[in-house]
Amino acid sequence: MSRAFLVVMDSVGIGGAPDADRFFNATVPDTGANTLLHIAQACAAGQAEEGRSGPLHLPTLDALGLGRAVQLASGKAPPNLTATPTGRWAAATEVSHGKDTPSGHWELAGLPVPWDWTYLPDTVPSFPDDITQRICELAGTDGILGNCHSNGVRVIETFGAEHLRTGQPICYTSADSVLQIAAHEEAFGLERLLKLCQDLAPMCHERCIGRVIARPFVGQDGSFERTTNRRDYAIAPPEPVLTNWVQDAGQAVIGIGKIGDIFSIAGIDTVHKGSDAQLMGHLAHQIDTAPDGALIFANFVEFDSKYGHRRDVSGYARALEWFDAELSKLLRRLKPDDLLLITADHGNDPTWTGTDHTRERVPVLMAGAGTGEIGHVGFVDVAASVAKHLGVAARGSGRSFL
Ligand SMILES: O=P(O)(O)O[C@H]1O[C@H](CO)[C@@H](O)[C@H]1O
Ligand SMILES: [Mn+2]
Ligand SMILES: [Mn+2]
Repeated sequence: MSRAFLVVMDSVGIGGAPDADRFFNATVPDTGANTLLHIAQACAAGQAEEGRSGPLHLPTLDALGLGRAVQLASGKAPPNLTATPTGRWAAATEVSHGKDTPSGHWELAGLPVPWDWTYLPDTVPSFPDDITQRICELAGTDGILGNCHSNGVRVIETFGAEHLRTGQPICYTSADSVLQIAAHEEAFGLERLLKLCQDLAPMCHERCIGRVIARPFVGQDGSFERTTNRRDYAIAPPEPVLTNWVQDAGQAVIGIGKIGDIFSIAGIDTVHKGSDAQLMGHLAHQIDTAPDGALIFANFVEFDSKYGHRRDVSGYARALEWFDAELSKLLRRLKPDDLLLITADHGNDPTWTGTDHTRERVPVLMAGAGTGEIGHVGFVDVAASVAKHLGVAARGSGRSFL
């Protein structure tokens, strides 16, 4: 028996999606978006110098095949990622009609999303009246603030003071199929915000709005800050996925980060949460202690939430370099039969226009699976491969590349 560590670097895309022209940031198509390539190019050009400097330094990921995966996905060579890999790598293409986190994760777990998500219009108000009324009922307020498309930092800067004055929750959406509610952890109350989002979720899910997301924040006007107590209330996958396959076989399934939320806890025994730095500690602990046959499924969200959406190239490069250094320590702790598979769920090119995700292929980088290029695969093939490694029967259309 052996263990599988499936690690999603949220939004670390590698370009080349064949359907990128059908996805947009505002009115600009995602054609040519390439998160990793463009960060590497900005670093090489000396344009990503805040808190770091010089060419992008990712020796561990590159040794697993990252530079080659970018070339395979997009036909472009990323500067300074030129290693001859000792790991095994592929480039994965998504088919679901969404470039969001649940679509990417469900498909990686073997289930392409079988419906079209509902997106809320970029108008003010953005929400249908009955949803707004339901939020008011649940929150016990006369109204809501926002009711628009926004990014989450701007929305609390704009409405935070009014929120403190009126007690009304700040409600907003984005190009994703989400309804997000921001509220002050102390003034409004964290538990109250979580309950509001949880109780609102069924109404949204019925309409194929994928997630209601609680976005708690703290601080004063001018210095509001979001906390790590974010919670996503997502539609449950409509069919069993990798986590269920493994759990049904009697093997342990451990989630790290927002994996529990993304799968609405389906097939997951326990979840460990926190900042990405804390998640790295949880992952290291699982490498040391997880039982034979376990699936450890981790999501590192800060590439996306802190840097991709904020179009912060230096910050994204710093996060990648931090992750790479930590990864080198993890690799030394793996046991001989372990599989570590690193991938991503979509792109979020910080050099691109807008503030939304970008449609891209993603890397598949493996330690414990030999050496060499696999070629192009589908997201669903990741689930089939992890299942095969764990000796569990895969369902659905994926084919193992191991
Ligand atoms: O701008 P913030 O609040 O970070 O929102 C981002 O996070 C949401 C969920 O991942 C996305 O839909 C995007 O809008
Ligand atoms: Mn994501
Ligand atoms: Mn995101």
